[in-house]
Amino acid sequence: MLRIEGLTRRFGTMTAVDNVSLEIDRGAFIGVIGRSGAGKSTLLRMINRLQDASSGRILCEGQDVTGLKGAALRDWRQSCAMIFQQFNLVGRLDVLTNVLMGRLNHVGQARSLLKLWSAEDKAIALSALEQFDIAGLAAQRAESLSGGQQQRVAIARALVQEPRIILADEPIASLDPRNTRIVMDALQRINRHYGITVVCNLHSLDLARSYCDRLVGMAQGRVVFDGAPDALTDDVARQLYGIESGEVLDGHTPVPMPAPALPAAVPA
Ligand SMILES: Nc1ncnc2c1ncn2[C@@H]1O[C@H](COP(=O)(O)OP(=O)(O)OP(=O)(O)O)[C@@H](O)[C@H]1O
Repeated sequence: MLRIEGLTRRFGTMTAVDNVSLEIDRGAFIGVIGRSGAGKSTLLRMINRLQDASSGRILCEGQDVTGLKGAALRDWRQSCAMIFQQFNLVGRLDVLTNVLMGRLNHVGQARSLLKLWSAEDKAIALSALEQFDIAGLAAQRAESLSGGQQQRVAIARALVQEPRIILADEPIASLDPRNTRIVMDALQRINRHYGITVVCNLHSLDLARSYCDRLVGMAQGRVVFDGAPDALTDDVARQLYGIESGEVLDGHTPVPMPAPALPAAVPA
């Protein structure tokens, strides 16, 4: 589905992502792991085109997305939704409107600025909130929610974009263990129920092993491991994390709960 070829990003003399090549299958749940500064965020931001590559290519089903501009670039960004550590909601707006922002590319800016959301768009947004058990918060200002609730709103917003890929950049970094599990379960549900490909940067190795079906380990901008979670031995993890490995290998992380059955999918 997604083919990354020799992707490199330099900042001055520093190479943040160094000649990365990956093939990402449709429906995969991939964890990108590695110590701080390994290049994980830069890789995700290049896929979404929030950052341009210095060299290399990203191909999605044959289309070169590296050079997209204008409407084609907007379409690409809609089809690969980003989820950020700090949620990136508009705090003074209510939850429902934040989720509706994910429909922007579907309804056009003029209508959205005038808040002329159709009943269908509202139903889609509410249905997405329901799936993450936060429909009751629809009228509340986003800034009044807890971190875990805000991240679920951000995931609902990503879902109503109807993306093919979700790129989650340390989505649980600022959450407590309970909310970590809830948010990771929400991503897992999106992956399993809708078949949306998830690429998720994670610092916690335990979480990555629990939720992902493939791990990509990065160090100094390069891919140094690419395989099934079982194949990542503690020895490899120690090489990957260096002095951080004690913290990463010994840290307690909650075990995921089985995902419950879901209601009907959000209409396309
Ligand atoms: N806009 C930028 N300008 C200059 N250097 C940057 C920029 N963005 C990232 N870097 C550098 O690129 C390297 C990789 O950063 P990146 O944020 O991709 O790593 P990361 O693995 O996501 O780390 P973390 O987990 O701490 O976010 C780091 O050395 C960082 O300082």
